[in-house]
Amino acid sequence: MSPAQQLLRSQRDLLLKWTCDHPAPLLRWLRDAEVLSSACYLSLLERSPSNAVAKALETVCATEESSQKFLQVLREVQDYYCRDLQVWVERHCRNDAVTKSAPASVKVEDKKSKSPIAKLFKAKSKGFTLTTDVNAKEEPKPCRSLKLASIRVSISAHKTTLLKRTEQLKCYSEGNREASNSASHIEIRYTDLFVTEDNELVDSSQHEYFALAGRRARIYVHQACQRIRPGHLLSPQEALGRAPKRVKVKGIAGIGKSVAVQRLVYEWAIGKNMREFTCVFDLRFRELNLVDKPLSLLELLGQRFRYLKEALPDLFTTPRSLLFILDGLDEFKFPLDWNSPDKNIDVESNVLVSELMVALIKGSLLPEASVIITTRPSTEAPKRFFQRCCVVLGFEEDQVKEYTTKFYKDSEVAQKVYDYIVNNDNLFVLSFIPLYCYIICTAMAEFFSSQPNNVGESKSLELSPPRTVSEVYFCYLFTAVKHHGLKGRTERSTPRSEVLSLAKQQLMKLGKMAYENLLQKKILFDKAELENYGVTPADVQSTFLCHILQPIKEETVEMFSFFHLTVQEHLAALYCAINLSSQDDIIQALDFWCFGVRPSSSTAAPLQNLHLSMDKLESLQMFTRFFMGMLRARLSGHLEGLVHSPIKQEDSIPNRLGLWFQDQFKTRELENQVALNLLHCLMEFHMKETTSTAAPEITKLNLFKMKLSVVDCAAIHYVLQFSPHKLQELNLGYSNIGNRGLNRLRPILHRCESLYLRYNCLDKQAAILESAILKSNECQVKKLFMCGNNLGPEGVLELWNALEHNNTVEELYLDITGITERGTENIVNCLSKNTSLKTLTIVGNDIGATGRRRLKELEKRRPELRIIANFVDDLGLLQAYLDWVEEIRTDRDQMDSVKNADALQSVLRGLQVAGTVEKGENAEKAKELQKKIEELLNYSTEVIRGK
Ligand SMILES: Nc1ncnc2c1ncn2[C@@H]1O[C@H](COP(=O)(O)OP(=O)(O)OP(=O)(O)O)[C@@H](O)[C@H]1O
Repeated sequence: MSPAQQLLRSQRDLLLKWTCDHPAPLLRWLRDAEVLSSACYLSLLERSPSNAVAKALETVCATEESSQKFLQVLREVQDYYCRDLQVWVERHCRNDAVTKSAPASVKVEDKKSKSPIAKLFKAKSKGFTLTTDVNAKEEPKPCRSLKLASIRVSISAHKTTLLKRTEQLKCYSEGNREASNSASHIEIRYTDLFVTEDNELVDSSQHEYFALAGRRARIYVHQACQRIRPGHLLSPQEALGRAPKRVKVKGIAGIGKSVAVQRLVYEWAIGKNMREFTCVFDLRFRELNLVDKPLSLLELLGQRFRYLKEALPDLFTTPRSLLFILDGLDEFKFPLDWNSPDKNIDVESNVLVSELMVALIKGSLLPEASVIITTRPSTEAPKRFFQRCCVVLGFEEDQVKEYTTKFYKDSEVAQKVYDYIVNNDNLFVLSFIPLYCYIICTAMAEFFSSQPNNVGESKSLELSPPRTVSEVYFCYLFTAVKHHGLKGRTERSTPRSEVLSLAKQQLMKLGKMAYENLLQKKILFDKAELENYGVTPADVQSTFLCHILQPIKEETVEMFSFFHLTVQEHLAALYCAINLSSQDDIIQALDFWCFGVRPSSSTAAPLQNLHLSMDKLESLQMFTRFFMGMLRARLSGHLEGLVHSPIKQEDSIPNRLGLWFQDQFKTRELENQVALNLLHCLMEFHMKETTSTAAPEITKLNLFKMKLSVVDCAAIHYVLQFSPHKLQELNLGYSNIGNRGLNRLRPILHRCESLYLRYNCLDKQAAILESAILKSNECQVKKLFMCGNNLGPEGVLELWNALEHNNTVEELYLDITGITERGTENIVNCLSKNTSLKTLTIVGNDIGATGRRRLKELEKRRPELRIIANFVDDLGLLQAYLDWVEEIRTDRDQMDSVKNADALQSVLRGLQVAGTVEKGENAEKAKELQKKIEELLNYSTEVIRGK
């Protein structure tokens, strides 16, 4: 046997003993050195530590080459392990580079790096010589200065601690069957997130979930390429040419901010990323809440990272090699004063922790150090202090697939669950939020199994796989209660009502707390508050509460929050669905939650002592959807075990609610967001009687600029399919619904008299779909607005074709739709046969001289058809475009949609083509328009560059 192999085999037990406590760095470096394959590495992470090392050793010992590499890797990672191992490495695998350039790397000054500390932590040389003298007795020479060696030891301890803290993703409720097999190691479960620059100027006050959906819809196309990997948060920026020192990462609850920074810390601690930093300090604002006395940064870090205490003063001699990661600014309880003048503080100044944080973030303290903070959109740190602002937008479709594959060990189950998610709009849209993805996968584990007795098992749950958002949550809750909460008290075959009745008391207490505090927008609770509601804090660890309540407890803070805001909203809804037991109560409650009308006569618990201001109504929208879903569950008997008695006149509830919804559409001037929410409520309720009473009242639906997701489109479709007559107007301008959204709406589009689909990221496929609608005998469309969508020549050819046979459309707007000369090929032929069309606008398209000739020909054949092909043709149109440019200037949302369609450039080109008209009012207006567009384009480039 060859020497390295021999050595490893003979020393196997010792190596095992030294590394099995924490094999992560060894295994990861072995994989990166290609000693272990990726698949083998991931499978080792799921084994017990000693088993993993034993298996790794067995694998590497197979050849001399891999044994050699193993020793090389051991040298690289020795600092993570005990002194004995380091001595062993020193004896058996000598580093060529080190032995030749004695005595040690630290003593050789690096020209670039002025800091010996920074240099100390640079990667070690790869070359090494194997010393086969197993019995060699000499101690390694003390080759480092004592001080630096002690820093090195401290940093190694720090890295090991960080690794242990960050290597698992938090799991709240892994089932004890399929899901419990799912791995939660960060390297296995971590899935790439969509992170991009945050160019948003204003923050939305919407429910964060809605704002996210809108945001995603808006930037989907044109920013897809501007992905930032979390590992590159600190990479140099193009515009600045250097690495940003202050970085903000923003995102809604559950979108993955903490996991992203957890991954960063993990990668640094394992020595694979951000190696330019000697030390990374990760602090959570929720821990900092504990610090109630003034203290210095040195003290703070010394308390938090005790093993670094001695090393801190030396580390601070090179601040630029330090990185602070500050997670969860939104959880910080102390007020932050961003505007007070900078105080002259240094790392030893005793100040309030809030002042310390502000100074660190602003850069008045340690300007050379790097700082990354994460926060929810609701808590803002002013952008001016950051050189890079990012927003986390969750997963994309591919990542959802990847996540399910990673979540379930069984690839068949993963595929089934993924297919189910993709085919269900509600789940599909939710799954972009990693936390939801986790909830969905946990809930779905109950329904999809590769076991042959799958059907029987689903039956035993007495639930069918969830379809609506409320159902997903209910499943999640039920899974938590049944499998994790009532340990040993239920069998798999225990009827659902029995399971629920066992958990009833707890659920109602929690529900009350969730609801009453939701009205106050309160999401954090201390021990006393929990006790007030009869919830025992100690139970949070041991019962199913651990899947619902999350102790926000680091070291000694004792605060709790619901696992996610939506879990609070869902439990609140469940509580209300159970405690409202008359039709009147339900109606009064809806009036209150949706429109702020105070209940007059109810004695129901959820309608007592209400404190809610009108500006909080919007934050109840998700909750009202959940309520309707839970009410449905109650009426269908799914909440048996939780309810005492049926609602009075239960049978007529769907009708009564139908009348209530009808009334809202009929008598109120509904804001777009409120109207959309009512549609969602109807969908969650999913009762035919109700929707078919309400839907006929909807004659116009204006969701202009709402940024609709596919699930919003599904809700619009769900409701409008119950309306028997035509819809006067469906305005989805600037809603970015995309082809997928349009497809969901397809069955109702032919009934829309005025159909506004401007700026919706539509393309040729949408034109084909729309053509089919225009061709259908049932078509009632009179006005069709498709401006700003990239239909392209092929798409438009389809539309001309359809118009040949259509006799309903009177106005067609195709400005800026990417029509070229080719797109006019059949226009004369098709439109001269059409009899209904009166107005056609196609400005902002590059149709060439031939295209223009064809239009002239068409005008001759159809004199009654007004064609507007040039801006200068029509003063009204020019003015409309001037107003449009003005509006874009003030509305960032529109700017994004316009960028998607490259609209401003198209208009500019159109104006240049039309530039032949030199004089007159039209020419003047055209020039003004051109100038304003150029200004706008320049301005937007500057904003992106962050000027
Ligand atoms: N990149 C990811 N890969 C796999 N799972 C993830 C990822 N990001 C998040 N998750 C899952 O979603 C959960 C919530 O994520 P995380 O705690 O990072 O959200 P957050 O944005 O920090 O939310 P909050 O503002 O509420 O703290 C995690 O516990 C994890 O299960």
